[in-house]
Amino acid sequence: MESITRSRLSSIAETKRPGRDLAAHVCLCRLSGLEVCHRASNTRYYTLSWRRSTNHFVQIISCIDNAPSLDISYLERIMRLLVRRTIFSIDHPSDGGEPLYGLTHSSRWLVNNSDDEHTNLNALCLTETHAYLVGSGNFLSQSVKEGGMAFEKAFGKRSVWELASQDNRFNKLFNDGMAFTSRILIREMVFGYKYRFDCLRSLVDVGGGIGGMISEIVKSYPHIKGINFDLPHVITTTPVYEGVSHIAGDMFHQIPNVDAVLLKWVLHDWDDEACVKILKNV
Ligand SMILES: C[S@@+](CC[C@H](N)C(=O)[O-])C[C@H]1O[C@@H](n2cnc3c(N)ncnc32)[C@H](O)[C@@H]1O
Repeated sequence: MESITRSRLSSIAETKRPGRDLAAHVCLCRLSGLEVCHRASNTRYYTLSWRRSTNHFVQIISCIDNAPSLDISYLERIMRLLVRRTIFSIDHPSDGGEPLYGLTHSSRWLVNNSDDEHTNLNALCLTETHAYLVGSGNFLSQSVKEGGMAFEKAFGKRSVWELASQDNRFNKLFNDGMAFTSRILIREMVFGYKYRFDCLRSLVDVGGGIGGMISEIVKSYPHIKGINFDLPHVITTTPVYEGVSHIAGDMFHQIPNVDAVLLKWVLHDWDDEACVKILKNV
């Protein structure tokens, strides 16, 4: 993946914006069960079937579960949509062979970066459209008519964090989605916010997930003692990062006492009353 400049950051934001591109990204990810993305880093072209099998091609069909029973005409229709939405480019060989599909600016963000496989947007796309995140929409009218939270009606739990604590697969997808995206953004922020980090000796990332963000800050500013603070089910899955300690806890009860507190993509999840409670603990 190319190095990231400011203008590319706005393209990232563009890619993340819900809408037609996101829908098509998700289509690609779900279609391939992520395998296309995983296998694609060094590949220039994709084909639908097995006819042109060489190292330079990824056969999309071979990445899909139950491929033998798959109706390729439906796959072609999906690819037509993805080409139209500029998720793939298409090249029709002059020998009349089957079309070759290539990655575009948008789909490259879904592919593992060979330099750093933990910077891409595919886990985020799958998270944002996971049934747990969109499912409560079907219960909005019931919620208005009867009162009560649509989320609770849909899943019998009060928050997505409760669901994550009981579903390891979703927990990993969600945490990866946050961390891989944060890592892309924080590299720019570390650069732009330079002199502010210089004067800190310790910093806690509250609701920091698996620590993707604080680890990048500490990497650039090794004099900072970094703490990644999150719920127990998240902290049990965290990788080891040099200079970062992981602490499990509940921000509504207590937050570690350090020079500065980072809250990124956290307060938007809560109403005003809850935010006041969190900020009182800072
Ligand atoms: C939207 S994610 C943001 C993750 C991370 N800050 C980032 O930007 O990549 C919100 C995070 O808040 C954490 N969280 C939710 N409730 C919490 C609580 N009561 N105490 C600590 N962390 C909590 C979640 O587990 C999750 O990791």
